[in-house]
Amino acid sequence: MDKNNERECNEDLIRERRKCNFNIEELTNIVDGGKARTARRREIQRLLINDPEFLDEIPQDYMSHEDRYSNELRKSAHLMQKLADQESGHDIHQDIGALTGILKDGNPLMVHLSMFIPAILGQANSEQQEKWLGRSLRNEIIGTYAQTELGHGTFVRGLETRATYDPTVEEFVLHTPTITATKWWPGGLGKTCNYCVVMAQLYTQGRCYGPHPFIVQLRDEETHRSLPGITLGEIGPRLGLNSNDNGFLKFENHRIPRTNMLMKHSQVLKDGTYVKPLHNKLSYGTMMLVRVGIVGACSRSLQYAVTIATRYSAVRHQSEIVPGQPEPQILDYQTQQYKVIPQIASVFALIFSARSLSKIQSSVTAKLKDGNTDLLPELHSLSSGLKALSSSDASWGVEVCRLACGGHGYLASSNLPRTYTGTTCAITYEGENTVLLLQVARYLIKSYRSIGKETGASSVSYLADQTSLASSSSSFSNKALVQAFKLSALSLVAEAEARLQKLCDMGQEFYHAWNYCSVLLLKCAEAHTRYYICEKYEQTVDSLKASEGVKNVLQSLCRLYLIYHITLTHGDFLKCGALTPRNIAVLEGEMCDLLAVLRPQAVSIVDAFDIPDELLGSTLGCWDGNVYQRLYDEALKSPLNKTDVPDAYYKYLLPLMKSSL
Ligand SMILES: CCCCC/C=C\C/C=C\C/C=C\C/C=C\C/C=C\CCCCC(=O)SCCNC(=O)CCNC(=O)[C@H](O)C(C)(C)COP(=O)(O)OP(=O)(O)OC[C@H]1O[C@@H](n2cnc3c(N)ncnc32)[C@H](O)[C@@H]1OP(=O)(O)O
Ligand SMILES: Cc1cc2nc3c(=O)[nH]c(=O)nc-3n(C[C@H](O)[C@H](O)[C@H](O)COP(=O)(O)OP(=O)(O)OC[C@H]3O[C@@H](n4cnc5c(N)ncnc54)[C@H](O)[C@@H]3O)c2cc1C
Repeated sequence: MDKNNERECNEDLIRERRKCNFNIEELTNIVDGGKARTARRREIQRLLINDPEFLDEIPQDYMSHEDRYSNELRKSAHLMQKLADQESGHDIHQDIGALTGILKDGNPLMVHLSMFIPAILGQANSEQQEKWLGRSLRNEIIGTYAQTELGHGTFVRGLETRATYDPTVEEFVLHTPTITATKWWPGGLGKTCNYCVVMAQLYTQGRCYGPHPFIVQLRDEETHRSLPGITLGEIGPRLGLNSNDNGFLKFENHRIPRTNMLMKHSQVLKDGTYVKPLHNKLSYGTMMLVRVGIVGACSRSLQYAVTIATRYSAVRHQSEIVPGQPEPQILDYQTQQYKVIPQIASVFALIFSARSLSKIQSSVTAKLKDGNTDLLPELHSLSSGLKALSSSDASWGVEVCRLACGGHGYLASSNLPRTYTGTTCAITYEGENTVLLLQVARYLIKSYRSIGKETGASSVSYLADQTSLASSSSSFSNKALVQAFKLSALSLVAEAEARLQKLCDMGQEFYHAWNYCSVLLLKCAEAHTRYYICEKYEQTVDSLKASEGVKNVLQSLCRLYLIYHITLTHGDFLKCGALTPRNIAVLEGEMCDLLAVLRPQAVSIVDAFDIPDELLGSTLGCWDGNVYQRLYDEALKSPLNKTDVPDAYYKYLLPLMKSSL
């Protein structure tokens, strides 16, 4: 599609684009993280879009379960080959966003890339990396990350799979003692992978040392048949991601060499002596890494959904605002703006906090190399909180975008249902959100109780700022609003701590008191993480060196985000005195003004996300706004439309209709 050729474009969209008052390319660079990144993303996307191998012969929704898997595996393999062939080399971690949309419904190699390789990088010592890293990067072996079991996903310490060391032959014996110990869920495990990283309880010298990672060959490298002592299969259809082969795995006293335990952090020596790690949660490192990645992935899902919903809202006309006048664009309804525009604001919130989290992760990783684990708990808390809020915000945002598109949003061809199922899974995987938020709460209560002790953790230093509890502000700058978020979080933490203490003083054990307060604790974790996101948003926009137009748009979006979230949880702001009822009423009014200010820029802002039609894959969100023709053309692809009268009519309907004659 030639974006300069207005003649092919829907007239509403032409008019919308003419209202643009900022430099779209500049905003695109901010979204990508710099001009070079934009160029790199476009180069990769061009490479993919122009390749006919990525086309589906028929829409995936009409394929059988086997064909969906096979078709996606074909494209995934081609993608890996293509990226590996590039002369300039590649860094999938940096480029992973460019691939969004090319593989449509969960691909069988995703966990190989996003967890198996990172597990080798983060958990294997240098000799082990030498043995397995190159082979996995060259796709000579394909792996997954097998942790979750039928009986335990959340509670990693409760895993049942055993790895028992036998010093006589220097081997571990992997065993699945019960049905509930069956590994269940790992992506690509069913049919694709021939290796995997297994998390199993380590037993040596008669003691259990908890869950540790082991690399295990599952299938013969020549025949791809599963090895003796190993039972493998696929777990069946899911809400979404059905082109992946999420699998199950059982071990029957399967032996692996001692050196297959990933030994970067802890070791089992030849005689069975256990050498403990610097920090006993380092074996959870792969999960933490992926949680950081998920924040960025969620921002991309939301970019897709909001691009579709905004363009469609500009093209779609319905009902009337002024009686008797032509039907307006649905984007002119304030309620529609309230659905769509806060989601645009949310995209930037997620982008900026993902970047900030990535920086913290890099510095913690660098410190870890020097043996310093001091900031690991803070990274665990931040990555848990941001993974939880980004996945729940994005899932809700995508669903709101679907609702904003009315009936057509329910069609598969809008690409909103698949975007939703591909986002909501992130609420559950890589640590179920409630559970992760309770980890954040645990860290908050602990930090609150150790006020005065220097920990170096900056994200919770505000908990020591007791004076702010009394200082409600009368100013309404963005900074002042961020202060209100801080006050709300601080006051919730103080309330939860006091409630916990009171229950303990009344004789309850701490863990019972914890469970009894856990709804409030969840609120603390959400408020703390929201404060973090708001603070990063405000700081990033404030310090941005950008043209006036771009800066204005981002300032308005940031302000909208702050006010939107205040209004959603206004009770907490009132309760702690950070804001008064009058303040809230004023802010609610301002939110409507902001919607009106941003309304004319909405299409141009989503244009700045720069998602090619081929990747957006949506009849409703296409660049040219030719929505109705596309909907019609897609409907014609239904196999039911191959014949006027389907066979099922003769088999079932005709006998029914004639039965009473
Ligand atoms: C070519 C190169 C390729 C490179 C590619 C590179 C990178 C890719 C990167 C990203 C990919 C990008 C995007 C990804 C997008 C999509 C992802 C695709 C696929 C994902 C598929 C999903 C896979 C999975 O789901 S795997 C299974 C995940 N499972 C879980 O997450 C389980 C959740 N449970 C837990 O984590 C734990 O059980 C727990 C809830 C944390 C509790 O643990 P427990 O041991 O019981 O601890 P306890 O509560 O008692 O606390 C004790 C103490 O420990 C602290 N703690 C806990 N965890 C950590 C940690 N990780 N680090 C530090 N500290 C930790 C805790 O706070 C307590 O501290 P204290 O006592 O209070 O002081
Ligand atoms: C699409 C998808 C892909 C996946 N891919 C992989 C993979 O590649 N590898 C892998 O190993 N796993 C994978 N998983 C598994 C995933 O990591 C787990 O499903 C997830 O960690 C949640 O664990 P669970 O299913 O045991 O849920 P449960 O823990 O049983 O959760 C059920 C409910 O119990 C609540 N609950 C549990 N514990 C607590 C608590 N302590 N306090 C309060 N409430 C609690 C939860 O909040 C939730 O409401 C995948 C899952 C999905 C859906």
